[in-house]
Amino acid sequence: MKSSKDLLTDRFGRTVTSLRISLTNRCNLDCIYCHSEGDEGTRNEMTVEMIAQIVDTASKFGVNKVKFSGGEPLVRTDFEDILKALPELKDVSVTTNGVLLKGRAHDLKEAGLDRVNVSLDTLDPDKYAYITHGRPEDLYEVLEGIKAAIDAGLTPVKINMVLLKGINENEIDDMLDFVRGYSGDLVLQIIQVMDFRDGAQYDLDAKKIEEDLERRADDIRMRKMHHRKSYIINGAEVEFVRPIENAEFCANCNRLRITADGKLKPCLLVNDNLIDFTNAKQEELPELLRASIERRIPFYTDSEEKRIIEKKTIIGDRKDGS
Ligand SMILES: Nc1nc2c(ncn2[C@@H]2O[C@H](COP(=O)(O)OP(=O)(O)OP(=O)(O)O)[C@@H](O)[C@H]2O)c(=O)[nH]1
Ligand code: SF4
Ligand code: SF4
Repeated sequence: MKSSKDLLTDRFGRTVTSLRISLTNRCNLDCIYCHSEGDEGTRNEMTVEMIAQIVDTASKFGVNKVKFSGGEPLVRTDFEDILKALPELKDVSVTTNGVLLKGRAHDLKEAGLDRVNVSLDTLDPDKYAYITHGRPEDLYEVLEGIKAAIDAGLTPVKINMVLLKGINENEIDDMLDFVRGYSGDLVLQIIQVMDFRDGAQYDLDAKKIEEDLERRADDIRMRKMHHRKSYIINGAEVEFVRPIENAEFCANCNRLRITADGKLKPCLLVNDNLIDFTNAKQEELPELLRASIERRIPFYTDSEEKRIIEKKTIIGDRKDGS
């Protein structure tokens, strides 16, 4: 058990146990709601060594989970090398659009990946093309990718469905059926759309939709991270990610972000408090991690007046990101 001085705890009592690492801002799709992990879209990308060093350092302070994201992380052909360079961790996962997953799933598992989240907002090829600006046929690649991930043991595979008014809000039951069809290997994750790119115009009453699911649930679980709830509905599991104006979500935020070009980023929605570690020596990394933890502030708090950071700091209207 680590003592408190060996943990990355911020002044709001939130201990960081997870790193969310963007590997690239490049992407092979162009989704209407892409939030680019709130990053400014540089083309610079960390090397395998830089990623391994920062994870290694963080792991000595109790970080035991890493989530890789993008852009689209699988456009990096050295992703397997990155995985192989990591220290021992409890959970290593990736969030991908799934288009390139089929041919990589087994190698990724062998390189040390534990599980995968795949973006899939709809089962309708034309709607898929509308949302992603990809080809309708890309949907079939994603479905094949999901099967390959299950086959490789990258389970549970989470299916990320961003709820979009007028597009897929009536598809929740179809998605639940889809998940049920893979008896326990899939979890549906419903995500409230955020105010990035065209996101605002597809916003809907996510709270009400979550309450409907709650009413239908046979069982309800709550995760430590963000206090997210998941609902078991007739054998299918559905987790709900509702970050907007949700103080409880931020009060239980235990992840630190790292941008593709090597900056520590305390919050998805804030961009003026980043710390660049690209030129740091390994022995300087603990201090930089601590400095970044000092800058962590819950974005949403209990009352509107108490909100510490104004919404105008949200970076919007950009492409590339997961
Ligand atoms: N505001 C905010 N949104 C988040 C945060 N973490 C995840 N999200 C949202 O949830 C979406 C899905 O997250 P994923 O990348 O699949 O990962 P996850 O579900 O958070 O992580 P696991 O459950 O561990 O797989 C993201 O694209 C964001 O929109 C967070 O810390 N803050
Ligand atoms: S918006 Fe809240 S939950 Fe998301 S990263 Fe910022 S503090 Fe964490
Ligand atoms: S990174 Fe952005 S454009 Fe690419 S798949 Fe994810 S949401 Fe879509």
